Amino acid sequence: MKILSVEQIREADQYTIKNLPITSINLMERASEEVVKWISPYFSTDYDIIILVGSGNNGGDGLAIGRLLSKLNYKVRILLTMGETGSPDFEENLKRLKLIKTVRILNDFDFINADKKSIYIDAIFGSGLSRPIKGEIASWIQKANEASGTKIAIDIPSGLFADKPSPDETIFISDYTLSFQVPKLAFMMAENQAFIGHSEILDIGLSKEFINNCLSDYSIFKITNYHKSSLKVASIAHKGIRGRAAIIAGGHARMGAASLAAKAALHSGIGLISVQVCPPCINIIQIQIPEALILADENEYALGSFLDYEKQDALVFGPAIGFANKTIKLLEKILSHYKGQLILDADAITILAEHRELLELLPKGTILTPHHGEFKRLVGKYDNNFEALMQLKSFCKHHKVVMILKGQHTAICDEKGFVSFNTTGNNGMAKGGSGDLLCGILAGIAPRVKTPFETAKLAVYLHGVAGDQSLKEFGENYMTPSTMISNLKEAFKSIE
Ligand SMILES: NC(=O)C1=CN([C@@H]2O[C@H](COP(=O)(O)OP(=O)(O)OC[C@H]3O[C@@H](n4cnc5c(N)ncnc54)[C@H](OP(=O)(O)O)[C@@H]3O)[C@@H](O)[C@H]2O)[C@@H](O)CC1
Ligand SMILES: [K+]
Repeated sequence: MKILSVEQIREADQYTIKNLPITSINLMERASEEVVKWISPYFSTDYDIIILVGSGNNGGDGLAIGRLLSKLNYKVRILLTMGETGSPDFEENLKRLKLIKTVRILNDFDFINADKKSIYIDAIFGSGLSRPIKGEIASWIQKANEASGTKIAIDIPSGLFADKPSPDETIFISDYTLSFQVPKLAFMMAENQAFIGHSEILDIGLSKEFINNCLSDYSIFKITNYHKSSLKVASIAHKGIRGRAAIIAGGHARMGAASLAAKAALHSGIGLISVQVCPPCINIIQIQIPEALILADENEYALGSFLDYEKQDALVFGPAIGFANKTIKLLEKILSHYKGQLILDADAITILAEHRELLELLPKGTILTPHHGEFKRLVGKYDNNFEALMQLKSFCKHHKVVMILKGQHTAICDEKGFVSFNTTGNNGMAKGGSGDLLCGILAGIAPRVKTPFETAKLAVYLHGVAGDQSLKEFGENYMTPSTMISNLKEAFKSIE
């Protein structure tokens, strides 16, 4: 699903009105009907509805929503935060609303004494927000934020800019955001989640043709037939068809990362998994993962031997591998000579950040999987996720790599700067070992999916589905990366 800018949404609006048989006021009516269709099954008419309206088209939506809810017998009050003069569609809807005598139109509202079973609907500002909110409107929003009751924002919470960082000032805090047609970039930013709550995208019938033709660097990942079919293999499969991968991770007393990654690769369908191991740790891997082949390193404590990786379709390098000189040299050799799908995680990223000459050796299409801390080591500080996004795009374009920037909505960027956001997963996944699992899934599917960007998007998606299933089955506290490995079963089944 594409994410469009405010400018593109405005153009889609204009195109729709010009080319489809619908007027601007009827488009507003349709949007408001969709909102009411969403609200009415969830909330009975016992709820009091208080709608805060501005004077633009977001306010116009608020007025139409009020009229439609009152027709369904909800008790509706409208608070005009910016008076009675506004956009043409706002004024038309105010006229229509005034014909309904049961709706009270107010210029003031006592939030403190309001019924607790209230729903506050924020229709003050939508995509037309042009500056931080100040003065009386800000104080209405603050009072609504402090009031008890359910909060619903129309299109976007007032005070939040749709496609740029929002100032640390007044923003409506929603439980639900009901947004029109396409998600906004602001919805993908971790710092905005507390204001957005749960978001729903309502189809209001803007021209699909126009939206399909819009160019956007941003989208939300959805499984396609391509992903499903890429994981299928010929009916008489031998292990070579599913591919081979090797895990180069851990070291003496740090074999957990290698073990988790190898298990995840096995449960993601790899044909043959190998693990590079220091001699004292060979038994650990052999006992834990009987399916794994051992690539014996010559070194006792830190991995450092450059072995024959020619047959490996994918190599994971980095989790818990440490920073010994021989390990850094091994990474350098792998960057210079390995031709398959390289996946770099954790310590490998820190090594790259500290030995920047190695960045120039990164093979095209390498997949890097940093969390924000590791990413900052690579690109320097940033203050918000919009800045992180710009850094991400420029890093991937410059080095021609695919990066998975892990976070609440993990961002996956390709070599050209296209960013796909993932929406599966949950807080319970933020535990040590979760990243090792992702590396294993990447290695497990890379030989079949073939392109690094599609591999990265699909692996992150599956990792999140396994996490969501673990949350359901075990709860946020009990779930671990190991339970998530068992839940890969449901993740893969869900896309069969
Ligand atoms: N896209 C679609 O297809 C559809 C869109 N629809 C709806 O339209 C909404 C967009 O409407 P919109 O463009 O009228 O903008 P909106 O946010 O209502 O307000 C703009 C007004 O507020 C003012 N203003 C701004 N910031 C301010 C501030 N801090 N403090 C004070 N004033 C401020 C601003 O003034 P100005 O910046 O011009 O000085 C202007 O007067 C969209 O979110 C959706 O809900 C639906 O109806 C269906 C179809
Ligand atoms: K709003």
